[in-house]
Amino acid sequence: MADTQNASAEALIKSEDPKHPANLICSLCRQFYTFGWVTGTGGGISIRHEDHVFLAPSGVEKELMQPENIFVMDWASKEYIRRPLALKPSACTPLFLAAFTQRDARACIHTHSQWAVLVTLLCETGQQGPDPGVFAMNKIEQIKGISRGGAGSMEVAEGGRKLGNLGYFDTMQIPIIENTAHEEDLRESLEEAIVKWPETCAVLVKRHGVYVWGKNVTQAKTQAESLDYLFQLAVEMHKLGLKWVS
Ligand SMILES: CSCCC(=O)C(=O)COP(=O)(O)O
Ligand SMILES: [Zn+2]
Repeated sequence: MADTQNASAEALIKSEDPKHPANLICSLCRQFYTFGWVTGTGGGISIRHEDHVFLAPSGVEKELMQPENIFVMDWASKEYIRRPLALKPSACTPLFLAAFTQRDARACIHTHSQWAVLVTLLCETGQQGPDPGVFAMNKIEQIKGISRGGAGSMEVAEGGRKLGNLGYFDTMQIPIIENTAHEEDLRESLEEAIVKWPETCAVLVKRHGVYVWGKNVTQAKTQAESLDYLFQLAVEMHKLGLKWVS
């Protein structure tokens, strides 16, 4: 579809329901802006709902978006069925699709939070652990806000692996991938990280930010909030000479 003149395409983003994905993407981005997550057009959120994927445009002030600006993709064919004129879909689209496809996630948030960026820089120094490719933390209550297995809702996965949320004495491990010149070029390494770290619900991108997903919008949002809290705490602990993992 070349434009948005089609009435059925328009109906996909018109709703009085504040929980409709087109409305929710706009209201959440306004909230994320106040957290410093989508500053200067960076970051965003995508929602997979029924047969559709709802996506923001690229390079726009995410806190000012309106439902009319939202792209809608057909999940089965991956073709756009609503394309706002003169806009391009978010460059994060291949990354959001990776979380939807590989983890059956229904929402994926990308933040440019400074806490996420700082954690990747601190991991790079090797002072908190031997592996600069992972952010690890334990014995902090907020870790319980993070699920095992990303979007999975079952308590036990195939092979007997435990799911549900992490416990206080579990060690949370979030993989870190290298940044690339263009957002869409992160896709391959993000997909590899998702395979290599079956328990993760997030991937940090060095000197860039973080991708966090969930089985629904609420889980993606609360996990992104818990992680941002833990990233900030980690930075403050590091300043005090404290270790993240004991
Ligand atoms: C200053 S933002 C640089 C691009 C980026 O990292 C990002 O997350 C935004 O991508 P979008 O295409 O959604 O604007
Ligand atoms: Zn980004």
